[in-house]
Amino acid sequence: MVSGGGTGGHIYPALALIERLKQVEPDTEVLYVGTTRGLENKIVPAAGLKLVTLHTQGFKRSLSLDNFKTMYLFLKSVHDAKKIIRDFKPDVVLGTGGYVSGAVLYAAARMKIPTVIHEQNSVVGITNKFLSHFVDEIAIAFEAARSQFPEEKVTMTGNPRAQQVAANAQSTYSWTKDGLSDDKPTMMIFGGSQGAPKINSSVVEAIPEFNKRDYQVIFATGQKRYDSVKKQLANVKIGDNVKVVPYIPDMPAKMPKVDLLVSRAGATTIAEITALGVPAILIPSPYVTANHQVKNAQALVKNGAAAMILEDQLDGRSLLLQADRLMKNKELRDQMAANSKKMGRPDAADRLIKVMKQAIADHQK
Ligand SMILES: CC(=O)N[C@H]1[C@@H](OP(=O)(O)OP(=O)(O)OC[C@H]2O[C@@H](n3ccc(=O)[nH]c3=O)[C@H](O)[C@@H]2O)O[C@H](CO)[C@@H](O)[C@@H]1O
Repeated sequence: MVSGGGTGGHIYPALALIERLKQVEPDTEVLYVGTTRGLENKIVPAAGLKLVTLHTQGFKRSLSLDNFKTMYLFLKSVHDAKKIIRDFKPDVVLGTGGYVSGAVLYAAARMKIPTVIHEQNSVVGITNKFLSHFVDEIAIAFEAARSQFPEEKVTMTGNPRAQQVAANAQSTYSWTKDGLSDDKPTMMIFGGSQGAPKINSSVVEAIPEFNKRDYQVIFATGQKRYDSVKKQLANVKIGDNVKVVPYIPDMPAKMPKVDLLVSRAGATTIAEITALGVPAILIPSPYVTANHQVKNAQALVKNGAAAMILEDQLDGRSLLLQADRLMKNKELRDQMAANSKKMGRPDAADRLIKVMKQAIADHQK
């Protein structure tokens, strides 16, 4: 049983793990437990997997009446999760973050079922911090996360999504499917799995200049933000070398064909670009716990694998300046790509499977 939800950063690692597990152990049966509202409602069924949902919500950091509702929903979810577990009878339960995995993994641990959590970030999320006291094994993707957990449970695996995209590195995807060309260098832009308003407005500002470049741009606004971007673009001409879409669902096919990525510095995106060696301009989200995306981005900048623009310095002009600097210099991009690849962990899914087997073995002792 696998549970992780809310945002793509928690869901794609889970799906990548499942895909690999089914390759090495084809008889494996998988049930995915998500929330009623998260992105998993779209992504998980699209991957051909069975999804059951629980109704959960996050705790507010300040004291609020809403927290009583959250507590009630959590206890109800634990109760419902126990029933799902009794019916499905998993050999092991994996949690990849998000509130829903809190309820599912807590329920599984209380029922003495082998449990593993995967933490994608350098700064540990609130759900995984809570769960770390109950689960058997903890897999991490950044060394910095180790000391934030009970150390005897921790194994470095990397992020399984890295293995999935690395396995697809020889992708034969053609940009003509998007109305673009296979002969031009390609810059891809997205603001995390849900889009980011400041990145979107900066791209809108830069589009009249992008139209004139000899490189091409594929830009995902985020599903929810597409209509607002379309409005902002009402009086802007969009050139043949620019494609604006709400979301890119087939990232493992497209990412190997990208010459420069402009994105947030979410943990899963970073795992992907370092697995493939994709040069990047990272614009960390300032709205995340302990400013962890800046730390994620700095690790790449320090190794010469990426450039960084801080959100308060981002506008159409600064974006264009950095984009031009890198898109016009293939040698520099190649160097960044090589530096990036050195940081990748292309066997992360196999390592995580090993940890899950370890959790099962621990229980058989
Ligand atoms: C606002 C927030 O809390 N963000 C967190 C969230 O990020 P969030 O989920 O936004 O970002 P991540 O970089 O971790 O993951 C994004 C994923 O979505 C994919 N993608 C994106 C756009 C698109 O059009 N198509 C597509 O497939 C990317 O390839 C990647 O696999 O979880 C991450 C991992 O815990 C954290 O580091 C982030 O801080």
